[in-house]
Amino acid sequence: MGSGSEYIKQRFAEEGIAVTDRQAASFERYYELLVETNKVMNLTAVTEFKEVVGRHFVDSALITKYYDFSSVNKMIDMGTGAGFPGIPLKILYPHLSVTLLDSLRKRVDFLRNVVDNLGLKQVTAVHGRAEDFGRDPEYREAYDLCVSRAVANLSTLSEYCLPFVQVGGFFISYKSGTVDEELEQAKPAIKMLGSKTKKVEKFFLEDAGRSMILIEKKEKLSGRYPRKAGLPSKQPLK
Ligand SMILES: C[S@@+](CC[C@H](N)C(=O)[O-])C[C@H]1O[C@@H](n2cnc3c(N)ncnc32)[C@H](O)[C@@H]1O
Repeated sequence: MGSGSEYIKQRFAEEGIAVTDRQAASFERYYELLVETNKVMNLTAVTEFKEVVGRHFVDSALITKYYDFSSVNKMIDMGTGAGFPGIPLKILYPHLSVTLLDSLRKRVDFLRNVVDNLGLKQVTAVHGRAEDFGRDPEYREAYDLCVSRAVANLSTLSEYCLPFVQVGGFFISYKSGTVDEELEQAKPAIKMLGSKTKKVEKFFLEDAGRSMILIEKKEKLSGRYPRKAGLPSKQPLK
C-alpha cells in the first residue's frame, strides 16, 4: 500500500471513520483521475492531495457519523459535480445503489470514467436538471435518501431534491457555516413540499463550520412540484 493510501486511512481514522485498504486505494485512484482531468475541465478548486482528502473526501463522509447509511438502499446525489458527496459515500458503503445527477455534461462524462475505473457497481451518472428528473416517474419519489452539497440556497434546493425522496425518506443538505437564517427562510418551502426538518448537525472540519440539515419527507408530493426548469432558483418558494 502506497503512502497516499496510508494517509487516507489515517485522516479518516482521525474522524472516527474506518477505511479498508481497498477503499483507500479507490480514494487514491479517484484523486488521480480528479487532478488529471482537472487540467482540461473545471472540477475542483483544490488539487493538493491532503486538501482534497480533507475538503472533499472526508467532508463528504462525515455525515455517516450522524446518519445510518447501512439502512439506506437507494440514494441520489443532486448536483454532484465531480462526485461529491456521492462517490465517497459509495466507496464507504458499497451496498448503496447510487444515482449521480448533474446538469453539466462534461462532469457526467468524467463521473462515468471514474465509475468504470474504480469498478463501482450500481452507480449511474445521469445528465440533466433536477426540475426535469423530479417529474420523471422513474426518479420521482424513488429514493430513500437524497444528498446535495454546494448547489443552491435551501429553499431552491428543497424543490430540486425533495421530489426524489419517497415518504419516510430523507434529504440531507450539506452546508457551510451557520444556517439558522437560511433554514428559517426555507421553512415554508419545506412544508409545501410535504416535509419537515428533523435535525441540524453542526460540527467543525479543519476549522471550518459545517451544518448538515436533515429533512424528512412526510407526505406525497403535490403534482405542482417541481416547477418548470429555472423557476425554483428565480422564484424560490416562500
Ligand atoms: C458548486 S457545484 C458543487 C458540486 C459538488 N456537489 C461539490 O460539492 O463539490 C454545483 C453543481 O450543481 C450542478 N447543478 C446546478 N443546478 C442544477 C440543477 N438544477 N440540476 C442538476 N444539477 C445542477 C452544477 O452543474 C454543478 O456541477
